[in-house]
Amino acid sequence: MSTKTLVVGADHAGFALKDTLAQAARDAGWSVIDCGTNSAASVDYPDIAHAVSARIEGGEAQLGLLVCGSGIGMAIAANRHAGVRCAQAHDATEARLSRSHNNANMLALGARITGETLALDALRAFLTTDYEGGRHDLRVAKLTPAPKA
Ligand SMILES: O=C(CO)[C@H](O)[C@H](O)[C@H](O)COP(=O)(O)O
Repeated sequence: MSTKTLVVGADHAGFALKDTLAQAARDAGWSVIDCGTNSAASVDYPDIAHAVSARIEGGEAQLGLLVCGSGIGMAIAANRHAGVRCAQAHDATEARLSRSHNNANMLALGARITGETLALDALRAFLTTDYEGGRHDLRVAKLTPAPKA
């Protein structure tokens, strides 16, 4: 099996959890591209979300992970990208369903909301769950940018 690549990114509120999750992904055999940030120095989460999303759209990585304080802003920013389906999740069930039903290619977590154990479970579910296709295909195909009014 070819090595699969996960691209990760976080703002200052999420970088510590991002680093923990990135190492768990490496331990599970994933190659990891880290778009930072890597310190508590304040940064703007959209910058990170756009950098991570560009690597998904560019085909450099199959899946992405974003971590900020709540996960909300990262998900909003990432979903501005046509090639990204970013799911904000709080546990393994949400992460698993985002892959199986929504074919999500990016996971957003909130370091100030979700503890490390739940975050690790969510990432592992995200990385190990395949998209089901079937009845979901038509729905996922409709997840395109809405036409301008
Ligand atoms: O997604 C966010 C905001 O929608 C994140 O929670 C950011 O990490 C948060 O806004 C950062 O807040 P701070 O007070 O500047 O640390």
